[in-house]
Amino acid sequence: MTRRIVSIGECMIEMSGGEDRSYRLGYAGDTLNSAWYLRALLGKDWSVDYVTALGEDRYSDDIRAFLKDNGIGTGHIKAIANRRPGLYMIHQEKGDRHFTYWRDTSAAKLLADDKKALSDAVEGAELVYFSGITLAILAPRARGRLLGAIVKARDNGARIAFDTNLRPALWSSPRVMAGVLTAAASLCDIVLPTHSDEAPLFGDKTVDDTADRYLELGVEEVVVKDGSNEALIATAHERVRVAPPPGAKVVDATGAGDSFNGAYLSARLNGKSLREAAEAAHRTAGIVIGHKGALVDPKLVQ
Ligand SMILES: O=C(O)C(=O)C[C@H](O)[C@H](O)COP(=O)(O)O
Repeated sequence: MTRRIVSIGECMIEMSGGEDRSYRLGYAGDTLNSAWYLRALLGKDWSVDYVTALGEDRYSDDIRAFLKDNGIGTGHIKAIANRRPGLYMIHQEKGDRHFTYWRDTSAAKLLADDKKALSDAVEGAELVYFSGITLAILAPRARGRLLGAIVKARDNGARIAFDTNLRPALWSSPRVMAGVLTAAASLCDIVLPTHSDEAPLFGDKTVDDTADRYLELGVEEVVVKDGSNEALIATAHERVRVAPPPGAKVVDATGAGDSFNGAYLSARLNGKSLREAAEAAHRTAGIVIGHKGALVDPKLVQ
């Protein structure tokens, strides 16, 4: 029987490159990026579905075709007339990637407007994945509907994985961001935060502080990413620290965290240990940052 993963969020048009003002068009978004690497790394006994909302324009059609061509399920993607996908541009500065967004009126903001459609979308999933960006783009009532569907999926046996993925620009205030993300994390089994993003908001001094904050909420497995430093994987019984392999060449760090998550979760679903999963995750992220844009050819990471 096919085992099912559902990832929920926003896929945007991505413009990467930008040298000489020429750009490469791609499609990406944190939850799609993780779904992409889950799809690349898991066998055919798994189905990976992406849940979002798109428009009826040529780029929305192309995104659907792109996902289908790459084995990602599109059956639960809502089509919304008169809305289009959001867009973001990547630029490099001080060794890191920065994003500029045009997404205020994107179709994906309406992805949680239909309660029944949401609960149908997550039905039978073994793993449901979403992020702080998924929550950030939704209106407060839609956020409530999404979290309601997540709780129901969990009650029905799904494991829930969540990357807090802080994007202050998408939230009305740091206080709201901190409150919503903490509440959402408390509903999850696996939380995958990034220490350097969390530290200024929550006052974490170390990766252990970040892990402890989520463990205290009742999260079973906390995967703290820390850029080129060791990642910390923490449970109530175990703490594992795993450094990335040396010598990675950074062309564009976009998608490092998302690909880490996808590879980590696929390894865990395949029964690997915390350490093995983190090693696989670093390996995948190390390949992704050697390329422009968030998504690399699946063959490169297999
Ligand atoms: O910012 C957003 O809303 C996006 O979804 C755009 C990007 O594709 C991911 O954010 C990349 O994520 P990193 O793995 O943190 O580099």
